[in-house]
Amino acid sequence: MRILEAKNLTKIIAGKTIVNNINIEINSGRLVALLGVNGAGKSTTIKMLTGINSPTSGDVEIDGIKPINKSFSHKIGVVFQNSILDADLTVKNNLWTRAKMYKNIDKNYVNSLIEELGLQGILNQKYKTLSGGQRRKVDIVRALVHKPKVLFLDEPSTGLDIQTRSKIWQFINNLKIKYQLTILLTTHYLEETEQSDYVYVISNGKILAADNVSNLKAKYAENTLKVRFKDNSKGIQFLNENAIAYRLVHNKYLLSIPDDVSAIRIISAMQSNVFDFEYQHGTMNDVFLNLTGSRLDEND
Ligand SMILES: Nc1ncnc2c1ncn2[C@@H]1O[C@H](COP(=O)(O)OP(=O)(O)OP(=O)(O)O)[C@@H](O)[C@H]1O
Repeated sequence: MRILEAKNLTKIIAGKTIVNNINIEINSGRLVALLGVNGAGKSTTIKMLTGINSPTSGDVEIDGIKPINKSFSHKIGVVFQNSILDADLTVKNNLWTRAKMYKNIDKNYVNSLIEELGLQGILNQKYKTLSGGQRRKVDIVRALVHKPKVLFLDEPSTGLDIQTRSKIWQFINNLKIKYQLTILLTTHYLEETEQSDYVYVISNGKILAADNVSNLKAKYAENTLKVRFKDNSKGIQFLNENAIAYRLVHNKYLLSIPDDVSAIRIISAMQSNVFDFEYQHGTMNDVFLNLTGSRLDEND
């Protein structure tokens, strides 16, 4: 079931087109990543999808409701890049102050979120005394107290160390599964997109591609087989006879291979002449490089 639909969203600020006619469609229960470098337009897109800023043109609907509708805010939870919690309040007070803003809060559900994210031990600690990872978890619980249908996370793991990042990611995945939550997050981390159900690649305010990770890799990244031959002339003869394209990189023959089965077939056929080989699947970095002309891992 379609839970989020954004049509022809454009944002122009001071004559500059920040987001350029993008379309986003998300089915219920999916974890979707908006992938792009800093300045690509991710935050601006999230602000339009959550009704914080209105688009210059285009439409947003979540669960059939538009941002101008009063009940729209009940449908969404948002975690911003910079937390909006009160630094001097305890975790408990921050969470329950937020919860009291809504009618019919399910206290058991809020308590189970607190438990699932392991916040029991820090409930009486002031928000400003928490570590980066703990803060992010509290931000996430705060965004979920009213049982929204869609959770928006703007760069949820930026600035966290790699272990904390992977823990936050684990919580996000658990939330998705346990509450059938739909999650849209922005990121410039490749490992996060690898775990998403669907990825929108954004650059200069435009969506350049949208698909699941395996389809993106199949379309925009090549699997490579690097081979060193015992006898180069024999090797080249084999490649030419079998119409296998190659290029020579640092004494290795680099072949572009459609899939694992073809790699095994080629290596088996050339066996006696293979000195050594290395097979590599295409990565999301290759996808990004192919689509945008720049590498994502250079952006950190
Ligand atoms: N209010 C504004 N006025 C002028 N320019 C803006 C405004 N908001 C955003 N921009 C510009 O629009 C571009 C996209 O910004 P945006 O914050 O959406 O990117 P982003 O992909 O979220 O990157 P980051 O993760 O660094 O925030 C940037 O070049 C930014 O400087």
